[in-house]
Amino acid sequence: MLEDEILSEFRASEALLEGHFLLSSGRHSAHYLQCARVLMDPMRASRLASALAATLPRDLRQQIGKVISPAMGGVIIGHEMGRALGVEAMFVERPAGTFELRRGFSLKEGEKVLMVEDVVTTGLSSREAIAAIEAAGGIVVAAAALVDRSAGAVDLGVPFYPLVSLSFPTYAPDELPPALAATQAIKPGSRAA
Ligand SMILES: O=P(O)(O)OC[C@H]1O[C@H](OP(=O)(O)OP(=O)(O)O)[C@H](O)[C@@H]1O
Ligand SMILES: O=C(O)c1cc(=O)[nH]c(=O)[nH]1
Ligand SMILES: [Mg+2]
Repeated sequence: MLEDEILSEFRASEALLEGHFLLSSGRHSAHYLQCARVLMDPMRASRLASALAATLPRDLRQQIGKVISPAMGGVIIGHEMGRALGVEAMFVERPAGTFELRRGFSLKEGEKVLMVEDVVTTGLSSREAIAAIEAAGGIVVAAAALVDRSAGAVDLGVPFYPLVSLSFPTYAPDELPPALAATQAIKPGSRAA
């Protein structure tokens, strides 16, 4: 799938929002990609997952035993990636603040895992999810995401395959540009403040 085709899928789902957003990392942005809107059409979700799976090198695809994604945002794209790769998909969640496998999900010691996110901004959630998977006995062989908002700047400690890379500026709370400082931020994600 070409980058233009991918971006038109995002535009068609009205997922590119402008305003003042408080991101999961605590940083602020005038842009937000609402991946839940992109993924609300099951056929679109399936098309994008197939395109993302196709970006992985063949020898990597063959190693992957499980897909694991961080809830909430990663759940739908993780499930679709499981379908595209022909493996089971599970998720980690953070009811007590730290990601963990629950719901009867488990890994065999040394099982090879692809960690799948919807969007990566600072990489904090991805690194936390990778740590939880490793604590459960898995080996994270690579990470994949629909969108890398860092435009290639982020280091997840494993090879990272985003479907699309975008550069949307983010700001620390004490360095907001005047247009953002004048408005109240909304916090769309589910990480506790
Ligand atoms: O790379 P980062 O700086 O960590 O930001 C990206 C993360 O933020 C969002 O999740 P969020 O914590 O908002 O919760 P959600 O998945 O429940 O929406 C998104 O789904 C990623 O997990
Ligand atoms: O960094 C985030 O929290 C974030 C950014 C974004 O564009 N979309 C999203 O779902 N989360
Ligand atoms: Mg998330």
